[in-house]
Amino acid sequence: MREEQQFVSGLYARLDALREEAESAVQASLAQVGNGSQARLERDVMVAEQSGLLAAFDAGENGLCFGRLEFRDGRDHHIGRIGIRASDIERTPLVIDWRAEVARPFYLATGHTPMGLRRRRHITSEGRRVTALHDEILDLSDTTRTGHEAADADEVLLAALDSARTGRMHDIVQTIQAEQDRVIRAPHQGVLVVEGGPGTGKTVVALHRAAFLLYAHRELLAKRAVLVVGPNPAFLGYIGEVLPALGETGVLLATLGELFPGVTATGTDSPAAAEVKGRAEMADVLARALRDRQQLPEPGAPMVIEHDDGELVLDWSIAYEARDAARAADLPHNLARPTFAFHVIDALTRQLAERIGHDPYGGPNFLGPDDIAQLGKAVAVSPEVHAAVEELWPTLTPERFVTDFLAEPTHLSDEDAAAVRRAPGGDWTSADVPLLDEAAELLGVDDSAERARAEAKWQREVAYAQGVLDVSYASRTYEFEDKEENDPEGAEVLLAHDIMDAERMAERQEEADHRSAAERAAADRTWAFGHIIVDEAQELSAMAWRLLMRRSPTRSMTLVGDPAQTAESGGVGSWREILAPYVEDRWEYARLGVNYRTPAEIMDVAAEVPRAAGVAGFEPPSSVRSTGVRPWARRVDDLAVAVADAVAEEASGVGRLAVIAPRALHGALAGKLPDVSGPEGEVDLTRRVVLIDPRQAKGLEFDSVLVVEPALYGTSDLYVALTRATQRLGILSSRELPDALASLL
Ligand SMILES: Nc1ncnc2c1ncn2[C@@H]1O[C@H](COP(=O)(O)OP(=O)(O)OP(=O)(O)O)[C@@H](O)[C@H]1O
Repeated sequence: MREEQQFVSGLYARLDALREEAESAVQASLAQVGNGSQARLERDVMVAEQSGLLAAFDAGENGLCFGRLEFRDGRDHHIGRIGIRASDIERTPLVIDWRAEVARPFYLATGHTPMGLRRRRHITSEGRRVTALHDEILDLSDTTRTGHEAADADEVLLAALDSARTGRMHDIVQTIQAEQDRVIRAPHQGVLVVEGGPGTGKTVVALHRAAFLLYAHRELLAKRAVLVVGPNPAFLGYIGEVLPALGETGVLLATLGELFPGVTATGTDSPAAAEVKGRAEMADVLARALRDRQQLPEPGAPMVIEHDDGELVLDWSIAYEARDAARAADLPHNLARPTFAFHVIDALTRQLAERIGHDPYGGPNFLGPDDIAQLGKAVAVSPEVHAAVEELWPTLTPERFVTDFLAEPTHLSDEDAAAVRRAPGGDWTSADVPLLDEAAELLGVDDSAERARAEAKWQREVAYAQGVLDVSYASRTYEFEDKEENDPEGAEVLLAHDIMDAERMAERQEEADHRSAAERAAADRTWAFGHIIVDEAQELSAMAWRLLMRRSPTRSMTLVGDPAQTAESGGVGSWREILAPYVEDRWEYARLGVNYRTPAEIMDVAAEVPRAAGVAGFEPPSSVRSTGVRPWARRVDDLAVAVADAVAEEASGVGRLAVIAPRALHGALAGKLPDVSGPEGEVDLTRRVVLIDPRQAKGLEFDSVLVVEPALYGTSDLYVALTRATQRLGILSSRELPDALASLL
């Protein structure tokens, strides 16, 4: 213990020194007043480099070093949250990043396959103080004993699973299990589907995979960012601290409703509306609705346009030909509009020229090409002509178009149209966001001038950044050990050039724009992410998948979900169905089978629900632990009073409690519960007691859970609600209990 404490203290001293170095480097460079370009270059290099380091140093503050590997061949490595090197000339690695290949036996080695290990040690600490060691001997011929040999190999894991919850998800670097490690480090670059029952670690594993990918492909992903899509804002808040705790900040967390910049989805759809809006054929419906917006005057009822040089008659055939030409260009609606306008203007100009230059005696037209050009210019700038073009081929924004469509839904059956119909001015919903995105694709944005300007600016930035890199070449190093092919131990020092190319540097340099790639991605609908992780992927509709696939042209994605927990009526049935249109059958599948959250006593009860409902292919995960505490159920008359009593009883214990109840009951329940977070405003998961509905409970967990009036839930909602507890589960009902739960009474 003393030896490890000494080592860990030395490590923190080094961390402090590195942090101080980075901070004073930033301070010193910011204070530089030199205005020569050389000084500016150096300052910018310094600030850009050091800010990434500082985020990682902060991450290292808690549980910096949590493991040690002693190999049979004498190698001996400490494993940590980040890699750190000594200040000596060789820059000896002191602690190895958990993501480095050399750290892998920490997660995978077993007595059966020791991977060269003699001994594996888990180091537990509080702050900077080492509090416990657990050793496992993997080489049976090794007779040395330290006195820290663990009786149970899973002691550290079980302690982590048993600990009281804080309302925030924590990282699991110290206790990643072998089946999870294989998912986290899966070499597959394309679509990886991870399926597993409740509590199997799908979410936490996906987040660690993001951290791993950011490590393994740092250059690409720092530039293109990683997107994590989760089901609701409370869930994103719940998982939001995991990646920063791993030193990674280049990640955008968003719900689907947040993926159309400029639109905030605050409304909710009826299940029927969400289902219709999510169907794949909506893409076609919108395309047809848009064609309807490309109109013609009625035959025989032309538009008559007042013009200085005489009346212009825009009739059916002029518009028809112009529309044909514009559609033939095969461009999005707004980008095809100039073609339509050009053809209309051209035809009206010819009409005018024929009238003005007409020779009553049948000779050739009096007007020469210059006169006609003159006439054409006047027609082209006429506000009346523009108004007519706008009427026939309107410039549309996605918001305008979708609002109009929802006000008067076309190309849908009467029943479907009635489900989605909404008066203009209503709130946007999450199911509208994929429609808006589809509309944006169909409409296109005429941003050619904007793009040309941006490109010119970009070229200047890249040239500048190249200069910065030339100055910094070989003069600065990253302190981390990092993965390097020619160094299996990951002991190569990384040069500025290796981690930052001119383009990425330029991205960082955009003076007015100090945002990270993730921040810029959030504001850009057409951003192509380096990798996308989708949690609760089973909930997404076909239209939502279209949106996500547009954000991932490389199809580098990790999708996690559990079909048995599908709640949304728009959710797509099978992975094959979801993925076939985009990657055919080129995707990998992994399954997690152990439940780390819910004790066996609770899981046994919860599994009865899908089983009784005959959910096809249902296979419950097996719980890794049992607590000896059986779930209970009570039939009560006054629900609100019974809930308040049960909360008072439960809340005296440690940890956090959730009351999961149908929304309609929230008003009545909240009146009797003191200081509960939920019914109004944001759900604050760090409160002792939280009142939520089954949908909000998705993906979350609590020490203790009270499920209220389960008879009112659908199968998957009830299954989700029953699998949220890490310790205790109680059920309160004023009605007959669903059959699957009746035995609890
Ligand atoms: N290897 C591990 N070590 C420690 N804790 C773990 C491990 N794996 C999972 N857990 C814990 O188990 C709990 C469940 O994990 P997570 O929420 O990722 O599961 P899930 O599969 O997404 O569940 P659900 O589908 O029910 O939302 C979390 O508290 C997580 O930290």
